[in-house]
Amino acid sequence: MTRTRIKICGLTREEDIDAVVEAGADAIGMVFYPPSPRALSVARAAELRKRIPPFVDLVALFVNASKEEIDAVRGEVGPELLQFHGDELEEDCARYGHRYLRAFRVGGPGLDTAAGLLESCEAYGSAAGWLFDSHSDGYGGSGRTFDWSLVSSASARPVVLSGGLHASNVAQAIQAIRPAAVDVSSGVESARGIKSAERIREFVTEVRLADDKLRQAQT
Ligand SMILES: O=C(O)c1ccccc1N[C@@H]1O[C@H](COP(=O)(O)O)[C@@H](O)[C@H]1O
Repeated sequence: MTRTRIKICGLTREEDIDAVVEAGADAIGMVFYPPSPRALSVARAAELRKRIPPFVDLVALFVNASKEEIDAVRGEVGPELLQFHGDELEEDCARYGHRYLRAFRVGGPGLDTAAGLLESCEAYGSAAGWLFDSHSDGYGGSGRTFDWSLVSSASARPVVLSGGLHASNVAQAIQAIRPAAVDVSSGVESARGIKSAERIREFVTEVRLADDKLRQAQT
């Protein structure tokens, strides 16, 4: 098995980027959804981007954003991946020719059974990965988990597990789903939009320990 990749999402400060890089996570998420307490302007994101070293990916998260907004982020911030977390159709996601993650809000309409979820996922065959978050009143970043049994790791696209993960449940989630990657925001914060270096370190440590356990079980 390869190791579980880690994305830490919703960064707003230089020191939080440093903490993520120091902890050894693989990707940093920036939110371009104005109602979110973690939302960034394009100019601020471009400033923060300079702090991210090579080989740590930047993921730009959108919720029903316009082509102009997405093009501005692509041009001025330069993310490696786009993340579509709203009601975007496959053609809305694929039109940029840019690698992207498609988020599914599990438990929402049509996404509350394994069969319904699979059918929705299959409409996004062009995605680099399928990301599973919990359904909530907002579009995401709620800190809530969902019924993991609805997700299968034997998916046609790499599975990114998110929604209410934190240091105390991520090992169990990895054991249950064996996702390609995990994604966390609320679970490593001390306040909305403010990350905790200690919680980030604990989260990354728990992912590494879970991977070690799976590896040992295979030998
Ligand atoms: O982080 C946000 O504010 C956000 C806003 C709108 C859509 C998605 C958002 N974040 C994503 O939500 C999931 C789960 O986050 P959490 O760990 O439960 O807080 C994650 O993929 C974030 O990228």
